Amino acid sequence: MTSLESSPHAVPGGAGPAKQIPPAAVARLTIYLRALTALLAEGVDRVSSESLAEASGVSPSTLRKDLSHVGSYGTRGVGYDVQYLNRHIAAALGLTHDWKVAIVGAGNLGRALARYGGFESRGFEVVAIFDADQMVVGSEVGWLRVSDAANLEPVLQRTGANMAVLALPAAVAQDVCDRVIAAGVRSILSFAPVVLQVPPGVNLRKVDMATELQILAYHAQRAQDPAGTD
Ligand SMILES: NC(=O)c1ccc[n+]([C@@H]2O[C@H](COP(=O)([O-])OP(=O)(O)OC[C@H]3O[C@@H](n4cnc5c(N)ncnc54)[C@H](O)[C@@H]3O)[C@@H](O)[C@H]2O)c1
Repeated sequence: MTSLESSPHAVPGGAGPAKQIPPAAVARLTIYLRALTALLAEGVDRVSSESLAEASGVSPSTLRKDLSHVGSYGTRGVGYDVQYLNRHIAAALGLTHDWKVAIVGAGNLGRALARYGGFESRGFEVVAIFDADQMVVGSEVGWLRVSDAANLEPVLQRTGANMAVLALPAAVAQDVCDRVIAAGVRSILSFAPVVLQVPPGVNLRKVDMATELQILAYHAQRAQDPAGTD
């Protein structure tokens, strides 16, 4: 099984084997990208490592170390060229590709994700949404119409989807995951509360808000009772 959690990110391009970026740095690079995109929108041309680090909630030394993975160094006293760095990080993260996202499961979560307008501006186009419930198939979600999950394979191929989001009940997630992979999709984000198996060459990421809340609860409890006297 492979996943982005366990395998470092490969920087595309260049001669020889792709350079690997540690997973934690990949996660922070997406944060720098968001900060740089905001600066671009404000018309800012240059940014110091201190300002970019502050806007991203990291220390300047972490920022400089992370940026060294994408081979990009600022000029002392001049800072970083915002547009250049934005493009450079996007390329290293593979975000200059055309990512076409299919959402499987048009329930509460799938519909909310399909309606969210923020993906497009970050390079992700939602091209299809599926459901197995015939009461839901054919209904409108934003500008999309819900496709029948029975037609998963042909619709994935027709729309050119190369990423899938699973917003399904746990019981059906593995079966749908296998079908999505058999249809040629290699990048999967799952919200289903179940461990999924994928073959080598497929990147799987899992979002688990309940786990994140439990971690937050643990830290909140520690902050209230640092000595652990409960
Ligand atoms: N990870 C998280 O943070 C998080 C947060 C919320 C929900 N979830 C999980 O996400 C999933 C979706 O949540 P929800 O609230 O949208 O549930 P929901 O019941 O509203 O929607 C699930 C949808 O999947 C459809 N479905 C069932 N089998 C299918 C199949 N084989 N093919 C296609 N569609 C199928 C159902 O008809 C339904 O419309 C659940 O597993 C839930 O536990 C995860």
